[in-house]
Amino acid sequence: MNGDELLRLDGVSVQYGRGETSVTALSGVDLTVSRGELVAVMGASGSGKSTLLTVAGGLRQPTSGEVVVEGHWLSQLSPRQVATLRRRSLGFVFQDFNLIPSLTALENVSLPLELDGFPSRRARRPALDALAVVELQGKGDRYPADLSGGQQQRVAIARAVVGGRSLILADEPTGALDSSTGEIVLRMLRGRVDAGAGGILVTHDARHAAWADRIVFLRDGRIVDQSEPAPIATLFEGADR
Ligand SMILES: Nc1ncnc2c1ncn2[C@@H]1O[C@H](COP(=O)(O)OP(=O)(O)OP(=O)(O)O)[C@@H](O)[C@H]1O
Repeated sequence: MNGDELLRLDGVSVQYGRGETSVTALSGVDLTVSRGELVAVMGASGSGKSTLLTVAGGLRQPTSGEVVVEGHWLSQLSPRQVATLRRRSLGFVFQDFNLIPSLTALENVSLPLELDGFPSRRARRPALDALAVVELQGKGDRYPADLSGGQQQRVAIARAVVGGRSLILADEPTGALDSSTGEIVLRMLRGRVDAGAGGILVTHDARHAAWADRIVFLRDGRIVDQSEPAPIATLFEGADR
């Protein structure tokens, strides 16, 4: 493993169910994500994108193959150790933000640290720092309902990276946002990756994938192509025609 590698999938296959009704959602997927790298995953509905994220995040064990997160082989850890690694190393960002409505923005961002045993007064400083990074300083006492969709997603990004967690797994993070708000959220995600995190960005939108260093295309659970994105300017020129 190289020292900058955050995630490696080696020959990962996932099958749902057994027998005649079983579905092969992923088949022999190899993928690495290093520090400073954002990898976009594209593919038609049902091609296995969400399954790839759940396996990468240790939420589901592959049927075969290995998942290695920051040098830890998940197959060799107990469920409890996987849960600890997930809390300390991984952050998830979902299409529908998944913030807890009864907690303020600051409390939402603090939560992963508190779940990891930090007393709330010690979680406060890193949570404030994480909110500042997504340019939401001063909004920590707002509840999700008092924030715009884009602001809520920025809170979710702060929650994903709070306390130095380094691998961001984002499933259609711009799916519920208008395009200019979506671009702001992606700029923030890109900024976190440039600051030393790594990330997977599942998206249907080629313009959003252009924020990534690499685009991986899934079809029927297999990686069928990898490319570098076209420069963002080219995509916008195309859209104007
Ligand atoms: N819990 C499950 N049980 C059975 N089959 C499943 C389950 N989850 C997903 N699948 C199947 O696995 C395949 C891959 O699904 P997955 O949700 O990973 O694709 P996706 O590319 O994320 O799709 P979408 O873009 O619609 O979210 C599909 O055929 C889907 O029907």
